[in-house]
Amino acid sequence: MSDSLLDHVPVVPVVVVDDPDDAVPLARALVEGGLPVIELTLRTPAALEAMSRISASVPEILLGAGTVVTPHQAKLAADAGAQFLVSPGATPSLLAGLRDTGLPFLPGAATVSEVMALLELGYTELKLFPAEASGGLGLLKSIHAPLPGARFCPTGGITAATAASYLALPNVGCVGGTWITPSDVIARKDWATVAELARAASALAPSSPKAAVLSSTETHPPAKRTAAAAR
Ligand SMILES: O=C(O)C(=O)C[C@H](O)[C@H](O)COP(=O)(O)O
Repeated sequence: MSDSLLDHVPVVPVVVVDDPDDAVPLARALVEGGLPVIELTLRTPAALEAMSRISASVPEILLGAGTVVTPHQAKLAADAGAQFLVSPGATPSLLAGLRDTGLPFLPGAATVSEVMALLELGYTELKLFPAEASGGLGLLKSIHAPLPGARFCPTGGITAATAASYLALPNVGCVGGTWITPSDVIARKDWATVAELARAASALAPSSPKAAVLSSTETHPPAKRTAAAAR
């Protein structure tokens, strides 16, 4: 398994769970569909319980927590079994809280200056959020020339129809999105459809080999552990 959070799967399913009972069958459906990674958002009261259940029952999935916006949430997610953390943005105190967990994480950025600030701190693998709203493909193409050391998981507004265009960019490792686990599909507990959507997403081409070269030359911040090592 790759040591980069961006290189496990082409599409990271971003999941909102309202009922903790849905967590395990949903995670199993993603694994069955060939996407053994989940970014479970901390947007619902059920999220931490869902995370604990997945951690206990679906060890074959790489379990991430999304929407981590406070240091306290970072700790709660780590305690619930998260193996990586994702934040929509990055503040100094949040970055400290993320680092304190010892887990790998993707800090969010949406502008050139935000990306530069994170690069200065040694973070080279970032979430671009909100991807479509902040400039999407055009922004990523423009950023690549001046900031070739930054690699992204663009998330926010990406669909099954647009994911491949993102994945073709040299500074994109994977994309994130909710389209693999639509709320209506979860509500009717239609795990076969989740597996089918995951299968289609897992078949998307990974990012170009050039991206792997970029990542091999990046500087790793001391606290940045690999996803593989965290398992
Ligand atoms: O809050 C966060 O930390 C997030 O992760 C936000 C999600 O990335 C987007 O909400 C993705 O949602 P879609 O645009 O439906 O794919």
